[in-house]
Amino acid sequence: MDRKSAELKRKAVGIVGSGQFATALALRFLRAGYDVTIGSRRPEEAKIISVDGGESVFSDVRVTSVTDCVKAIDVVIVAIHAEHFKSTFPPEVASECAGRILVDVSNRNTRNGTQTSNARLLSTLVPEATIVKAYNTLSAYGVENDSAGGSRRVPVASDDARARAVVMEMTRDMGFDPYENGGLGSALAMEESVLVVFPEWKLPGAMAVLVVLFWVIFALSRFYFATPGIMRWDQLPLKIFNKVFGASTLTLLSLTYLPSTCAAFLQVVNGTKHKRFPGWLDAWLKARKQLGLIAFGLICVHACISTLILSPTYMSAWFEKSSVLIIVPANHTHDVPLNLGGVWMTWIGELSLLFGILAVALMTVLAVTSLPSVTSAMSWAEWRLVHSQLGYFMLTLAVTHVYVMGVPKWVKTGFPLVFFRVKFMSIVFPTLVIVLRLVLLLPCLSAYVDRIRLGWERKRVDTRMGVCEQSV
Ligand SMILES: NC(=O)C1=CN([C@@H]2O[C@H](COP(=O)(O)OP(=O)(O)OC[C@H]3O[C@@H](n4cnc5c(N)ncnc54)[C@H](OP(=O)(O)O)[C@@H]3O)[C@@H](O)[C@H]2O)C=CC1
Ligand SMILES: [Cu+2]
Repeated sequence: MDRKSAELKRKAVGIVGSGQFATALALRFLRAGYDVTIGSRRPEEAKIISVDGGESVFSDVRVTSVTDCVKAIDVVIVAIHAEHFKSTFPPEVASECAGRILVDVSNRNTRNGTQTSNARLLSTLVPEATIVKAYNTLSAYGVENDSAGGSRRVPVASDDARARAVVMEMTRDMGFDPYENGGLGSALAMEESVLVVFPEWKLPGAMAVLVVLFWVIFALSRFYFATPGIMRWDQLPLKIFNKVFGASTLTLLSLTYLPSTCAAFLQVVNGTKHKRFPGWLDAWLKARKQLGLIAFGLICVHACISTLILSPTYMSAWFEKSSVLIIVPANHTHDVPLNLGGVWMTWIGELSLLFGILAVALMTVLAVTSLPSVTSAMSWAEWRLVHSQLGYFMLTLAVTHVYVMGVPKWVKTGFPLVFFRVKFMSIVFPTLVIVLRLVLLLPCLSAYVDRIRLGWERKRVDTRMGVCEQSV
């Protein structure tokens, strides 16, 4: 076979099934210049598509029986549900698949706890074919429309490296971004990956809900039980909940920065970085980005509400007291014009606001730099500088914002009543986190941590479980 005809053969693809996904893939391959052959149970009935995507006849696609399709084409995409594998590939059809590459695109409806992937099931039914798992992470809509949502990255798994390479090239031809995803053993994880949504948000989401719930309960009990009578229920939606948003932000920010400090202390205690962190710390470290982003969302709400209610009525402590003495002459019957003028903010209000605004500005920088496109444009040193040093600086600014407005009141309130104040309680945990970080910065300790991070070990660890690569 000369090179030209080999090339032409390579540009052919078969698709078993004529359903939604098969049609989308056929259209995409047609646009990429492939000869497409569809293998259907009832070729005469199959709805046909043309390369311009119109509702026209099957002019550009050849439709045959499944057997003819696998006989004629080297690479065949199996676009049917796994439940129909058995009826579609009986032994007489399976034997025709010898030496062919079959691409399994199927997904499952539920996580039924099975240990066998659809791809493995197909390989047992068609043992003489090479099975590749791919495209199951795409959607028919996304394949047809470039503007549709969803990642364009496509994992490709197979025990045969050559088959993997062939399918990766076809994927690139379609305009997607394929990547090697190992052997067919990865198929199970690929099938499960589409059944769970936002798995990395589960833990941080649960932590955020608990934190907000805690502050709601604390704020309500403080106003309802500890100092009954001072709260007006009318002010619940903005004034009281704004305290909840502020306090929750501080707690979540502390939870974002604490695990790296914990990890550093653990490395000091262990005297090595070559020991795996316990599972809970590992999960917590991985949740930092999401925790930080949730905190960013809450601080935006807090900033909006604060701007709206910024007035002497709501924030009396932030504004100068103004009093006007009105002397009304006896028998005075007409209106007395009063020019009360504006009320100036006190230095406490101005300074506290300044720290708050600076903290929000820095948090915005941190949130933007956590976007994958921005992160990939940064060096490791730059990322570390922003998310560690700048992050702690931002936490300090946020805490100072509360200290400045709170200290005068706390001094007046005194112990133990100050423990019932939302603002006071909201800075206890963040202050502790900052202090712990400062302890790590002590010259003796930071030099010790640096040595450990360079690979030094207090005593050699014999039973290495593996190296912890987490950035701390
Ligand atoms: N739709 C999507 O967005 C995505 C789908 N997938 C996977 O692609 C595969 C196909 O999905 P989809 O196209 O949506 O499904 P459809 O139901 O639209 O199409 C399935 C096709 O399977 C064929 N088939 C073979 N045997 C049977 C049978 N016994 N009963 C019914 N149909 C049969 C039919 O084609 P014919 O009549 O020509 O034989 C039918 O058109 C599935 O495994 C799915 O998990 C993966 C990613 C995304
Ligand atoms: Cu605030």
